[in-house]
Amino acid sequence: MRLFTPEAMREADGKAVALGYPSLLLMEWAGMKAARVYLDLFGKVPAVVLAGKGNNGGDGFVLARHLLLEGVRVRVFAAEGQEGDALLAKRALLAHGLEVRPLEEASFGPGEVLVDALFGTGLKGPLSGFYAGLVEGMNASGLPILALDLPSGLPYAPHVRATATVAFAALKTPHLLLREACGKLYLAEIGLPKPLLEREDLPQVATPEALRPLLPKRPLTAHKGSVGRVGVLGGYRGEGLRYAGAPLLAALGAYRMGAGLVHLVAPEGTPLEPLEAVFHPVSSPTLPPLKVEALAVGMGGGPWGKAWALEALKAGLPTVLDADALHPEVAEAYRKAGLPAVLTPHAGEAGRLLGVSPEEVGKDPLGVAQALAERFGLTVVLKGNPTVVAEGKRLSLNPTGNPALATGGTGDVLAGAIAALLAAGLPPFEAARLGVYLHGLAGDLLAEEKGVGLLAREVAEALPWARKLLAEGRAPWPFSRV
Ligand SMILES: NC(=O)C1=CN([C@@H]2O[C@H](COP(=O)(O)OP(=O)(O)OC[C@H]3O[C@@H](n4cnc5c(N)ncnc54)[C@H](OP(=O)(O)O)[C@@H]3O)[C@@H](O)[C@H]2O)[C@@H](O)CC1
Ligand SMILES: Nc1ncnc2c1ncn2[C@@H]1O[C@H](COP(=O)(O)OP(=O)(O)O)[C@@H](O)[C@H]1O
Ligand SMILES: [K+]
Repeated sequence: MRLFTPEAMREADGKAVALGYPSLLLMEWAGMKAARVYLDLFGKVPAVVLAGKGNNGGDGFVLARHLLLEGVRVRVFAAEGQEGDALLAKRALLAHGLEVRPLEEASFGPGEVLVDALFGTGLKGPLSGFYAGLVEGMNASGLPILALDLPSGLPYAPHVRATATVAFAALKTPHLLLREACGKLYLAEIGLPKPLLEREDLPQVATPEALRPLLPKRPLTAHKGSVGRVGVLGGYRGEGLRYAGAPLLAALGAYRMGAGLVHLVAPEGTPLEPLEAVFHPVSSPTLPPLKVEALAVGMGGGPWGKAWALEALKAGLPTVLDADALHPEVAEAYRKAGLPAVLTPHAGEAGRLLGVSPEEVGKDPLGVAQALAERFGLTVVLKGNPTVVAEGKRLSLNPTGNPALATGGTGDVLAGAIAALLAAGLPPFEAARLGVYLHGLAGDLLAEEKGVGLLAREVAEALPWARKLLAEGRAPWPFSRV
């Protein structure tokens, strides 16, 4: 599945029309599907539809007509000046005898639901004046808001903070990058011819359907030496063992993702955990001979981080570089060596690699992930919400994961999990996408059961559960399709 920009969406729309597909049909389906979502969420609670003068407003008129037909009390306030399909949709609504009042007279109160049909993909620049005030009033009302296509005002401020959003035809960039404003996300199929949605040049959204075939097979004759062995190199023996747990969590992540054997190379004195690992205590960051197919390096490495990574380079194996191994010199050395490496920075580490602030990274995660991938010629996992995976020109956004994962050590678990998939033979981009997806899904399954307060080790322990659901075709979609 591809992630559309508003421009790409308009192009698809235009191509459908050029093929002879009536655009009014798209609008009719959009409004009708949104009305269905409204009825599912709010039943017969009275609706106040706020419609702009463009096609987003047109969708609002269609929704109003369908709600009316279902016996819902509807009040409609609309901007002046509709043309084309939006005007036809307004006339169809008026034919049902409903009054459409000027937007300036908009009023709403307790016991009503707001439908935001003000602006969609046609918004140019931030809202100001009357519209900024209207959007702020809608948010301040505390009433539930159903946004059509996009919460109005996105990607700028102010914008509507929706209870739920129905995206039409495809997900657009703000749906994933500014997800908080969207509330519960629905994706409505509106009849756009399928080939128009297949755009290889756009970023991918990682879906269960696309990831399931990547799951490494486990034949009956499998043994612990045949399904992928991982070496974990991390920790630091300086002023005590401050992050001694980090490499242990990576080892746990690797085992829980299905590694056959995990070798743990860590400073002397590191606790012997998990019991299942093969231990190699060292007095300095060195690489003992290991029979493994992939490495995870840098977790808890502190000042040893760089040395760990440069030692690991000697093995010539697919490698996950995490945490304290993430330095420009290290990434450059891996690029030169032509090794398949996966960098797993969070915003702070990505900023360090590129020489920009974490705030800059947060403003453009897609651009930063791509810039890192191009600069170092490696695979990049830029962690956050959403996590972005980049390699060359390829970009993939991960839809799983939630704020309950914002707790120490979950990134270490992820590094080990990706290394296990590399060791099982997946190429770096695929290992990264699948690892990130399952790690996020594990967090989602746990958050649904327990809420906030997860431990990183529990996320590791939920990886087999996530993997099983995906393998059986039962992984839930992170948003509903209508
Ligand atoms: N994709 C699809 O397949 C389908 C898409 N559909 C729907 O169409 C929607 C896109 O419709 P759209 O192109 O008419 O634009 P829309 O979002 O209604 O807004 C345009 C209006 O906003 C105005 N305006 C702009 N910026 C402004 C600002 N800062 N402050 C104030 N005003 C501003 C602008 O005014 P202008 O600049 O032209 O004077 C214009 O009047 C899309 O999101 C989806 O809901 C469906 O119907 C089915 C098929
Ligand atoms: N708000 C959030 N939404 C989704 N995922 C999150 C969120 N916060 C953190 N995560 C995930 O949790 C992990 C945290 O990694 P990281 O910051 O490296 O932690 P640590 O260094 O403690 O292991 C990443 O996989 C990240 O994507
Ligand atoms: K809208």
